[in-house]
Amino acid sequence: MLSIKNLTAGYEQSVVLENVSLKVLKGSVTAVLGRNGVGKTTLMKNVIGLVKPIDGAIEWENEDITLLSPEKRVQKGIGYVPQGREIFPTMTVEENLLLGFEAIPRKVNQSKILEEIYDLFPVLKEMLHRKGGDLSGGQQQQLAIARALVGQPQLLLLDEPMEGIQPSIVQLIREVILQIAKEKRVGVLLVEHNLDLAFSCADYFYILDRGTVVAQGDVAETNKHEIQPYLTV
Ligand SMILES: Nc1ncnc2c1ncn2[C@@H]1O[C@H](COP(=O)(O)OP(=O)(O)OP(=O)(O)O)[C@@H](O)[C@H]1O
Repeated sequence: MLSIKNLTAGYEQSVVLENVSLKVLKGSVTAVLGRNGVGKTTLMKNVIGLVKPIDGAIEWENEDITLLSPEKRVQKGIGYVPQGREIFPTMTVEENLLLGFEAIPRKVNQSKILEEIYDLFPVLKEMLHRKGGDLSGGQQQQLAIARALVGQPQLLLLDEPMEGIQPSIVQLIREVILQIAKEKRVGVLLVEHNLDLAFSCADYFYILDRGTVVAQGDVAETNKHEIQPYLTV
């Protein structure tokens, strides 16, 4: 389980998150919602270690990881897909995927893992030798998620993975998220500003506003209309 405890975080002089507490259970999808600029990406960067907290703690599997480097966190089973699909554009699809294995300190059956990835994202198998930068936006997003999955994460951080993508690929990514959570028992922390999309795959949600958690609950027990005002600009 991921447990964020009373996290206060930000940049230089600006505090973006204040006293945020949040949990992500294995086998479930937890969505973080909020208007533009409320600090969703900052939260993700704190979990993966790209930004260090001002106060509070981040625990993963009962271990305090607050001060660990991003590399160490990845080795401990945390995968991160940043906003904007940061794949390597001049490397091929295959080379991008193989980089994902560097996250795993132990020896693994690479071809078995890759076959599983191709089952999830068949288009990547067809495009193995194409340069990442020559893929469409939706294909690049699939590659970014696939590369994180190659590292066999137990916790997957997805920052707006469905942003600016055509509906059929959105549907595919949604199904992959559900599959890895429900079948592989991975914990998924999903940043998503679209309430309908978030609720179509999440079990639990948190809404951030002005740096704090203003609402949270079980998706199955929540009326979307009641929380929409927190998200309307
Ligand atoms: N590297 C940085 N240095 C200084 N301020 C930053 C930095 N990155 C983000 N911020 C500021 O922190 C605040 C929160 O940004 P963040 O990207 O976490 O929000 P967000 O909720 O993910 O937004 P969006 O929905 O638009 O992606 C914003 O005011 C932003 O300008």
